[in-house]
Amino acid sequence: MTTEITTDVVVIGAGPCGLFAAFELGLLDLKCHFIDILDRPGGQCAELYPEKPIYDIPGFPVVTGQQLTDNLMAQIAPFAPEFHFNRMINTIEKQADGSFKLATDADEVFHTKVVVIAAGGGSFQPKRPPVDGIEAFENKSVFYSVRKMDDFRGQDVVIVGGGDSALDWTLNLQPIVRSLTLVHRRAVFKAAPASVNKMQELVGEGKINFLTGQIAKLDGENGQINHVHLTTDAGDLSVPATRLLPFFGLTMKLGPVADWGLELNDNTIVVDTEKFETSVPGIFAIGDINSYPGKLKLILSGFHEAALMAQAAKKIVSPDERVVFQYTTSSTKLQKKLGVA
Ligand SMILES: Cc1cc2nc3c(=O)[nH]c(=O)nc-3n(C[C@H](O)[C@H](O)[C@H](O)COP(=O)(O)OP(=O)(O)OC[C@H]3O[C@@H](n4cnc5c(N)ncnc54)[C@H](O)[C@@H]3O)c2cc1C
Repeated sequence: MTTEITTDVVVIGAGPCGLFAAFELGLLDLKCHFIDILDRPGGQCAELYPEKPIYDIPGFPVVTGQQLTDNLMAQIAPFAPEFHFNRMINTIEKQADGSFKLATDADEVFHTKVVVIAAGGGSFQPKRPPVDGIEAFENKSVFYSVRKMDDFRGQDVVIVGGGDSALDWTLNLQPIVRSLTLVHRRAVFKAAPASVNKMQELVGEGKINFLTGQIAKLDGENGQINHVHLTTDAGDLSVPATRLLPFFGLTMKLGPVADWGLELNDNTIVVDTEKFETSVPGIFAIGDINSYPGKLKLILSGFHEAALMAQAAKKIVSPDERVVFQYTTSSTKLQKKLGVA
């Protein structure tokens, strides 16, 4: 059944620039919903370099990608933005009254007056393992992310990879599956050491299997796998499997954004430098995804763009309301939300 959601602003992309936009929009009393194809906030900071230090966020001599994400989440919490993860916007349609109707691939429809595209380098798309015929099983028994844990309950699951996603899902799914085999090409992992230790404990207790090797072939029919053939250190093996989760990393692609009829410049969206509005009034673009003379792909540039965009968005959502510019220290609304007034 389609879920219908009405809001002031839909922000596509919960990277650092999108997240900060929720603060600037919240200050102006605008309610926002986030859509992100990933399963967590933080965009590149959380996905590509959670532990790398960043040195050019004003006021923080050093902060890691994950700390910045956590701080932004804490900063926007008083405005209670809503997050819809593991989703992609498929279509955006402008309505006769100037508002927008957005449809996601998770059967939701958003009705909103303003759209903010904060999609960074585009959507992170999973890298497909080099296995002949794997496409025939995708989204039926081969998945590149876990959207609903229940789809894995009671299943024979094979997870392939050695990063955080592979290890996190090994630990999270183990209690509900019938069997779980983790496969990685070597016994050295990129994932957090605590997760690796926990996984090794589960192997020691006989609750999961771990094999060093690579997927060679899939058996099954009508989209349903029944065996995964592996080339392992111990020779060729065939593991019974009803679900396969390969975590081979992500690549960035502009994706459906390219088809929304916006003026583009070399895979980025052209905006003005006053409001950061695109060629379609009411659709804004901030952060790495936009393009204007002198653009710097830095987090702090996206923060600035978010502040100016929010002022323009307010005029669209509440055209008759007079907005008085205020510092955060004199915003009584903010003080109340923070519980300090
Ligand atoms: C290794 C590395 C180091 C860096 N170091 C620094 C640094 O020190 N200082 C600095 O300022 N910058 C640094 N950067 C750049 C910085 O990370 C980016 O400028 C910043 O992440 C841009 O933020 P953003 O919110 O615009 O986009 P992103 O962080 O890219 O987030 C975009 C979000 O949009 C989502 N998305 C995309 N398309 C869709 C769609 N169609 N539907 C739903 N969701 C979608 C993505 O999943 C993602 O979560 C670094 C980048 C890298 C790779």
